[in-house]
Amino acid sequence: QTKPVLASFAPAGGTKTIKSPSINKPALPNVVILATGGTIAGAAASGTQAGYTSGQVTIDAMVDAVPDAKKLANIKGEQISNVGSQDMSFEIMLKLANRINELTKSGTDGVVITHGTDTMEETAYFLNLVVKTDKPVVLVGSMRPSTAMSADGPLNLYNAISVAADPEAKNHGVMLVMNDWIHSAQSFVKVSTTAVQTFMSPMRGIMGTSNYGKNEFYRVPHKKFGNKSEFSVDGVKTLPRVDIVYGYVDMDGEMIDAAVKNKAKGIVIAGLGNGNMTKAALEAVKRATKKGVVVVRSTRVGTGDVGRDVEIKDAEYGTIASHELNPQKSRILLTLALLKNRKPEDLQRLFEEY
Ligand SMILES: NC(=O)C[C@H](N)C(=O)O
Repeated sequence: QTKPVLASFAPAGGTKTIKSPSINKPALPNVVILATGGTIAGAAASGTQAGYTSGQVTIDAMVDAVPDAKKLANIKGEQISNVGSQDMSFEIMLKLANRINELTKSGTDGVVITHGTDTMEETAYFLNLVVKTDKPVVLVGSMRPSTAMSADGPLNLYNAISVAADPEAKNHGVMLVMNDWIHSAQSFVKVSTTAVQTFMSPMRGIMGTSNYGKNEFYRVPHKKFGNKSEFSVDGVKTLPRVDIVYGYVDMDGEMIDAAVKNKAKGIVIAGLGNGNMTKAALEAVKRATKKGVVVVRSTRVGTGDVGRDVEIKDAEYGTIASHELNPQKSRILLTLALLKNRKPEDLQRLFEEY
């Protein structure tokens, strides 16, 4: 295992929870940090090393690196997992959702989740659909490990705590705070493999800014979330299988047939342009929907709305149009939607409302 030499966050200790010295100050809001891992908790052997190991730094050490955060809130930390977010799973997401629902029903005023950036979109959107609170729930990560030159984690964490502690942040659904920007879980996407400015909300714009803990909000999320969401993971232990199949020139239907054979209950196509695909792929889609597998047409294009019946007649193929949701967020919505038996009209409605 690598040993950090240049620690923005102190290296990993063994403790699982932290105590804030200001825990008894009644004037400060109570914020709980749920740590899951990611680069924000990563460490490398040197400050200029691109390769590093995620999940080396505990939540205690991360909070110790931003002592000023204790002036913003009474902070408690819990280690939910310590994985690179490429290994994020529905099991961990369910654990997070249940814990947030518990915490926000009691004395917690806001929740911060430290998370890797690779699958931040999926966890944020999942939580946005299933947490039942109007209190701020804020995801945060970093692009540089704690040992890097100009590590971005500590300030991101400070800003995230400030948003979670901010009464103005209520009723904004699940948020992402990174690089001074406050995004809605509905609209942000990861756009760069390595740049610090990796998250954008290209269709709707950001919801606000957080500048050294001073927050400004410009807008609220445009679709349903939280208390208004019809989704719930109460008592849910497993989720149905939904696969994503990528579209390309000369695509045949074999990957779609394979997904059906592997018992996928749903398939999201990362289609061409406005959710298009080859004739061969469309025939495979028809075979899938005839067997009761739900097929959603999304797009491999970075922005835009996949509309119903634009070039493909959805009723003919039994498909659902994803509208603004990219393939990975479409997969999250479809996975939750398939917890219930639903008619195509109802599934299409969900892609309009969420
Ligand atoms: N910047 C990051 O957090 C990337 C890392 N692979 C993760 O998602 O955990």
